[in-house]
Amino acid sequence: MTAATTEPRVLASGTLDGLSALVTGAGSGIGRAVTQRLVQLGAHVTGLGRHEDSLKETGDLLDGPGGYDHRVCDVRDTEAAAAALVEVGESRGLGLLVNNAGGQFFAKALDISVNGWNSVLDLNLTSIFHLTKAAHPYLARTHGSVVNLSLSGVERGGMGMAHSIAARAGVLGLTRTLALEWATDGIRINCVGPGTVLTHALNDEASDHVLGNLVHKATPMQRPTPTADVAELVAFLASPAGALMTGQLLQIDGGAHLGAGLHMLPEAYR
Ligand SMILES: CCCCCCCCC/C=C/C(=O)SCCNC(=O)CCNC(=O)[C@H](O)C(C)(C)COP(=O)(O)OP(=O)(O)OC[C@H]1O[C@@H](n2cnc3c(N)ncnc32)[C@H](O)[C@@H]1OP(=O)(O)O
Ligand SMILES: NC(=O)C1=CN([C@@H]2O[C@H](COP(=O)(O)OP(=O)(O)OC[C@H]3O[C@@H](n4cnc5c(N)ncnc54)[C@H](OP(=O)(O)O)[C@@H]3O)[C@@H](O)[C@H]2O)C=CC1
Repeated sequence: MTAATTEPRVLASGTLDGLSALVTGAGSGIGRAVTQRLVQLGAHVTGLGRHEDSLKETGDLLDGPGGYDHRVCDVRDTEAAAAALVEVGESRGLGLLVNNAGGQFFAKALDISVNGWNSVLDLNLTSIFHLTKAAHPYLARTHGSVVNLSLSGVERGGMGMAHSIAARAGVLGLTRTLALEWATDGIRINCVGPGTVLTHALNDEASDHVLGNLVHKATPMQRPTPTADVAELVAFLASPAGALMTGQLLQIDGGAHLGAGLHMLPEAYR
């Protein structure tokens, strides 16, 4: 078996025993894979999302010693999301918040309306600020951590994603600032930036042509990022091995952040 196909599971079973985690967007894609891995490693995960059926399906697919429950909630409703988090924090404590819910539509900047801009900023930046702030007292008690799902190339820019890149750059600034402000509270906060992850959501948003070019031309290693690789990295950051990791952006992208990026696909984004 080559390194390219080896299962990325390197953390020992029991690594996250007793950890209470909240994962937003746990009903599909990366959020589901993160939930599965955390539960395998012994954590209890509360999954948040807007659709009960997909959150339930995540629960049905779990296989591990940890536990799982879910709350239906739109993270853009910042009061409802904070209330769900407080409920978790009060009932079982909180050692990990994974801000994974996110996304955007692909459009050139000139075609993004005020409403379109606001909807993407609300989802990918504002909701994260409020939920993370609500988590502070619980994370301070457990010396816990936050992982924010970001994007490969967030420090560079990306065609067709002005709103999303701006929001994620904001999250990176927030991450680095909270890493400083909360360090003495024992709370760590990091960003994980995947490259192209072939989830259903991305397949729906991008054409086959764009997807093929993202993987084969914009990614030096010419491989998509498996959800399991992202999940292992999130689990590592939550584990004792990540105890001194804070304020980081870890791009797990086959080198995509070093490459030419989306501007090589003008036919798709202009
Ligand atoms: C280098 C390689 C490294 C690799 C780099 C990595 C490459 C892949 C990067 C990322 C991959 C992923 O994120 S994959 C995950 C993808 N999943 C998604 O993106 C799905 C999530 N998307 C959404 O949920 C929605 O699109 C979301 C953004 C939140 C908006 O939801 P809302 O319910 O608020 O949306 P609506 O009410 O329908 O619309 C709000 C406004 O947005 C406008 N709007 C909606 N779609 C629009 C469109 N296509 N073009 C213009 N405008 C649009 C509408 O017209 C409205 O504006 P008005 O008309 O003015 O009212
Ligand atoms: N796929 C990719 O190539 C990449 C993805 N990313 C980022 O990783 C994260 C996960 O992506 P991916 O798994 O592909 O996407 P998915 O669309 O599969 O997952 C997003 C999840 O978030 C939930 N969600 C969306 N909006 C809201 C909301 N307003 N409130 C609560 N939950 C919400 C969705 O569930 P529901 O609809 O039920 O609410 C869904 O389960 C996103 O932030 C994405 O932008 C980053 C780099 C690359």
